[in-house]
Amino acid sequence: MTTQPHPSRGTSAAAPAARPGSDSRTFVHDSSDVPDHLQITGVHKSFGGTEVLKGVDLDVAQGRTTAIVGPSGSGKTTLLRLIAGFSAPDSGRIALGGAEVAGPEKWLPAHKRSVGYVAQDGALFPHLSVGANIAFGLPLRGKAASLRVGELLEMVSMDRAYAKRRPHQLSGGQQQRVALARALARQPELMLLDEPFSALDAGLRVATRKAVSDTLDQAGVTTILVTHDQAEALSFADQVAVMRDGKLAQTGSPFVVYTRPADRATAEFLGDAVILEAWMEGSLALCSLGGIPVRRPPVQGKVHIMLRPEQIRISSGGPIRGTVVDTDYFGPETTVRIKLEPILVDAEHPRDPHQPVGGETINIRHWNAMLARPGTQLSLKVVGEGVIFPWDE
Ligand SMILES: Nc1ncnc2c1ncn2[C@@H]1O[C@H](COP(=O)(O)OP(=O)(O)OP(=O)(O)O)[C@@H](O)[C@H]1O
Repeated sequence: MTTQPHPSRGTSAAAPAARPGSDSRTFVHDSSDVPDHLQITGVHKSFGGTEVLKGVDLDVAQGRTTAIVGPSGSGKTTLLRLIAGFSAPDSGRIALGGAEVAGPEKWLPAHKRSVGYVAQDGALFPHLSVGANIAFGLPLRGKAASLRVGELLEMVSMDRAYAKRRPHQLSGGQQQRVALARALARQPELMLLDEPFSALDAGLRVATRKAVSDTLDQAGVTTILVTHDQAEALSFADQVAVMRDGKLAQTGSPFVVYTRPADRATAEFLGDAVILEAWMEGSLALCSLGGIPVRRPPVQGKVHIMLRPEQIRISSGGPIRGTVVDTDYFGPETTVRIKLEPILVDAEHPRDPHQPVGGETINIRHWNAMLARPGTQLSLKVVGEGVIFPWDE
């Protein structure tokens, strides 16, 4: 069994059709018309009696990008290594392009799968030039190899002249791009990226991510990115799979997992969330922010409602009142902490004793720090729908 991660030596494969326009990454995306490239069914994996993967199911469509995101230790890298073929699942199945590569009676090691792997640190060979790193494992030699190396460098937005340098003469972002070029050299059908941007500083990280994303887009390679950075997952992928405690808590488009998280932990992991006590009646949730519409509420009565901070706007004449407690200034935006007024009691309709009283303090964001000095009375309005979670979740 292969134990060290290294790029696949799989045979060349015809590049799949280019993926649709990049706006598909931002908005709700329907992959039902695209065949699955990777299918993972009921995968379990334990180390020394500790179950790390507890039954993972995941389908990845041909030519699309999936981000597996989750807290440290949730099992993301373990899953990626099973897909790569660096280790075998205890049970369950993994199929690539419809052919089983891991199952009860079958297991193909990494070098027999058409899979590229880019590790966190790029893992370039330090004693080889950039060109030799990229050409490593290429079936080409001499001029043909250097031409191909040049093409691959250009593919990752680097000048051909970099081929002569050693890895230590490159920036972290350039090293990651070379690692990607090396992985792309074998024309893998599936590219696995294990936190490849995490060692880069903020500016370089965004630029490198964009370059890598564009390169993979153009090559039409099915891609899986492992990250613990939820913003990276939401911006990079067509599909986000949220891993928690060895299971996928939710899988969907970035828009769906962010705006309609399946549970409270997923909501809080994927971004800032305003979570309030609420009383669900029909399709309206009554809370300190008024009556918030909820689509297809699964329960009635006492619940928690979740809104994203950007859904709550400061608006003169808005129906909700609150008082600024304090603020945190971040430059382009300010976090404003606001104490809401308690829920108004309708004198004619006595309230249910379980109904919440409201009056919580929430955090919202605003661009104008001057507007929100402590003690200022504000009017607020809510846009869009809320998501509810059972009271005891
Ligand atoms: N080879 C191994 N032997 C024993 N335990 C392991 C092995 N590989 C992973 N684990 C354990 O499995 C759990 C999940 O690890 P994994 O690296 O998959 O998590 P992760 O979600 O990728 O975390 P991180 O974001 O910190 O990289 C951890 O508790 C880890 O210690």
